[in-house]
Amino acid sequence: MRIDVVSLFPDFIERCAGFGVTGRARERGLVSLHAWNPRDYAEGNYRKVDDRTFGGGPGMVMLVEPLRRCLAAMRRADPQPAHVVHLSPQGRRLDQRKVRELAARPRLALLCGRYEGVDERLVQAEVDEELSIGDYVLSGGELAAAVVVDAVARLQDGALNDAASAAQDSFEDGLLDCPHYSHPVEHPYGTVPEVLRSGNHAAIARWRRQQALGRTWERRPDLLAGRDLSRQDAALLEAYLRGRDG
Ligand SMILES: Nc1nonc1C(=O)NC1CCNCC1
Repeated sequence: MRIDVVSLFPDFIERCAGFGVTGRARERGLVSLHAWNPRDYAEGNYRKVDDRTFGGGPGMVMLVEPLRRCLAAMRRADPQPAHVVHLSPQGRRLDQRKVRELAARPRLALLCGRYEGVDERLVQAEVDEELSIGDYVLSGGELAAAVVVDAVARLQDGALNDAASAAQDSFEDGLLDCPHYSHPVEHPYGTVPEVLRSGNHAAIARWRRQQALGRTWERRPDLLAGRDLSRQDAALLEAYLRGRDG
């Protein structure tokens, strides 16, 4: 998978994507990352990439022409068409379903805005979709792009040492993850649940599913809204809630 990132701070993503699973995915050739700086395509001595917004008001807007030239150079660099994503609070909220969809694409181009944002004409002419990582305002789209790079890189075949791990991640089946424990069994903070030490894999799977259902019900009921639980899941959740409420 190729990922191009258009950003006024190209080394930002380069650094963020150099650690852990994402760094390993790049070392293994599963993901290639290419940064493009619109300032390299701006004119004049000051290589101007932003200007005041028409209609008045605070803040600056990223100019359409340096971005157009930058995206044209990015497209010329590889014959594989790029799916262009603009990271913006005006975008659809990123979720694991969307991450899986993006991870299946051969090439992504992530457009990172700064200032008040990008000239709308560039968005309309060049952007395939806008995505938001949450309802808050960042200083730039780079952190959002780094989130996308991390989330899609770890889904590339071979990125995780244990391929099954991605399948058990939070949200992989629309639920929150179950709790996890390791050594020591006994600790002043508590004891590892006995079922996890039982060696009974069916019981362990049942317990983990029940914990995922219960935690989702308690913390993110929106993920269960409108979802038809199987008879088994409904029974597990009911038992979880009974046990919680005594
Ligand atoms: N939330 C966000 N999810 O994606 N991008 C987000 C964001 O806040 N972008 C900034 C918005 C203000 N202009 C600079 C970029």
